[in-house]
Amino acid sequence: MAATIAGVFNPELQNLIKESKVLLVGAGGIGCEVLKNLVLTGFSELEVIDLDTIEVSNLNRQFLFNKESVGKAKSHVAKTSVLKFNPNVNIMSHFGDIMDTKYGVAFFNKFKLVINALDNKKARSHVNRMCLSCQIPLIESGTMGYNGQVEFIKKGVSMCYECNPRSEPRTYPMCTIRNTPKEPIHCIIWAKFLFNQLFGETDEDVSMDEDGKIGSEKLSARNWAIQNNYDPKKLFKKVFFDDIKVLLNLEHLYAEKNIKPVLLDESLLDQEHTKYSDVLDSEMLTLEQNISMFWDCVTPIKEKWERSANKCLVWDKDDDMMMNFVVSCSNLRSAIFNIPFKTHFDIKSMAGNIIPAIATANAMIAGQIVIHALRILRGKFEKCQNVFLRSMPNHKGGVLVKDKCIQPPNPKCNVCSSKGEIVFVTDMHNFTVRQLEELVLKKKLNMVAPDVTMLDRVIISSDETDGVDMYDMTLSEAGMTNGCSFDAEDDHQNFRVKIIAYDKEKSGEEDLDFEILNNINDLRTANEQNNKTKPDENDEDDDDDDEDDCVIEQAASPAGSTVCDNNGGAVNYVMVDEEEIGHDEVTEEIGNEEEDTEKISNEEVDAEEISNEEKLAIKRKADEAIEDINDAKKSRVD
Ligand SMILES: Nc1ncnc2c1ncn2[C@@H]1O[C@H](COP(=O)(O)OP(=O)(O)OP(=O)(O)O)[C@@H](O)[C@H]1O
Ligand SMILES: [Zn+2]
Repeated sequence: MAATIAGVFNPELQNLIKESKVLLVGAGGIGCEVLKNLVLTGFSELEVIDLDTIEVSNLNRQFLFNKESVGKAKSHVAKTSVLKFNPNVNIMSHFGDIMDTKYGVAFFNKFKLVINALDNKKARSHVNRMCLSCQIPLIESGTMGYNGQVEFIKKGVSMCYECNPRSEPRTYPMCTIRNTPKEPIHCIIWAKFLFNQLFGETDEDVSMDEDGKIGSEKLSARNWAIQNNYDPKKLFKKVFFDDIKVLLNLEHLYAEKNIKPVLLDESLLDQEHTKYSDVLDSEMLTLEQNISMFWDCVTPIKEKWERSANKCLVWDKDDDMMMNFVVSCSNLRSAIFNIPFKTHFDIKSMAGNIIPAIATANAMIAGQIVIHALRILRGKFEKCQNVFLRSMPNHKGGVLVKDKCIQPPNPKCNVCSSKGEIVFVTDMHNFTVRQLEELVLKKKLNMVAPDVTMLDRVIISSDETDGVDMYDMTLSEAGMTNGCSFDAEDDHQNFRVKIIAYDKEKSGEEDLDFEILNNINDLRTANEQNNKTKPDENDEDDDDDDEDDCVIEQAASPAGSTVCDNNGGAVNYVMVDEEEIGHDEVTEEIGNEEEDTEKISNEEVDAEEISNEEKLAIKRKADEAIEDINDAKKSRVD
């Protein structure tokens, strides 16, 4: 362990590494790498928490787990694996949800540092609030394909996780993809998964056996297809009839859900070939046309697969047959689960946005996390600038860039500034107290157990024994009037905010419509601007404001959907759209010469001096660096 070897770190840091208690939240892709790095660095007082168990699809990049670990708690197995590197480390593993009230202030206060290796905004926001409340430094991280970032968060020193609005990430749990799809995207992800099972790198079959377990002795889908010579009609029967019958036997899956597969009509197994070549990509195929498309594409893909090196195809949206496979399979699955079909055009754009999760990106981000951790232990907060991992090398050939300086807290932030006041605009005669709790306080403001009081009157209570039940009332029935203010707080998160509510007429079809603003002037300004803009003066800037463009879709990986990445690493699918760009600070590339692993033992090294004659060149480089960071931030992961 590095910290036990004299001379690697100075003695003071050596001790800090050994003695500082660190909490790692999440033992998935990044978390496993971080835990391994922490232990190898010499950290000896660790706690790790994860709420999940290990899936087969995690094994390609979560190297602390193996086949025998499937079904076991991630945190416990991660602990057992790293103890093999160093049995003298004190690790406590928790199999639980970090948002659970048992992990309150007393729990967080034990730690010198918290590291987030999570995959969802809600848990990230929650840990952000806990760390702000306990004044504990937090390292926040994320990856998306080849991109990623590490952010340093400390109350009063840096931006917090919620200083800038983040787009809503959507996650797709594995069981949804496998058993209970509700949206076309679930079926599209599943179709890509099926492609990989049949033709991709994986020979792992993770579909369920009759007991609803991952079958190890069962014939894999790949082997089944080989034995049946990839006969399109037999494959069609197996995937869209026989497998669905197996699913239907698993009553418990559908007992409480308003969703159940319905078997297609058996007569479709023998239908005549239905012509689809004249259907435009923007037009919808019929069920029969989708079936014919499936039958037609399997054999050409199989022939390509046979010719391929190592018998491994990588799905490519620009390959017509591969695209037809995903179009037909996703629509056929949609038919079974009563989900609307999508056109070839739509499916291409959705499937093309599913990008792989890459082990090497996780490893690089985990390395940066530990370097930040060392800086934090030394109190060198000013050196913990946000770091971005780019998908393309920049002009210097580097893929890691960092902000020039720490981003200061946003004084308007509801979470970390003292302001703590927001404006909430809705149709108070229709919006209910339940919607206030679910959509505004929990979903939008990320509270876990909110309480609402207005003039000492309790409207919402997190304590059921209080007997407050106004959920079905509209806000106006609950006594709220235009311009009234009320307090919303979450004791557990030590987070409170004053909400000033304004009434507005129902604006459209959508009766759940509401807005959250920093102050009422924002609404006035927006309204004035809207009024000024004539419809036909719709300039490009207006289009850029469309929030939907900024949504990041992060998919739970379709089980076992492995393909090869360029680095030879195994990857899983994640879906990404464009992300909004944050601030525009000049950034620096992180090169070996700039990294401070050496500086850590040699203590301070001043920033580079810039000579006069270099100024012009530096300005040019700064411009290039701005471009770099803007590129990197475009792919920032929430
Ligand atoms: N509220 C939470 N409390 C504790 N752990 C959480 C919480 N929310 C998410 N996690 C954990 O954070 C980890 C994030 O890791 P990662 O992004 O690699 O996801 P994954 O589920 O392992 O992989 P994938 O989603 O790609 O299959 C997961 O192991 C997940 O269980
Ligand atoms: Zn903030």
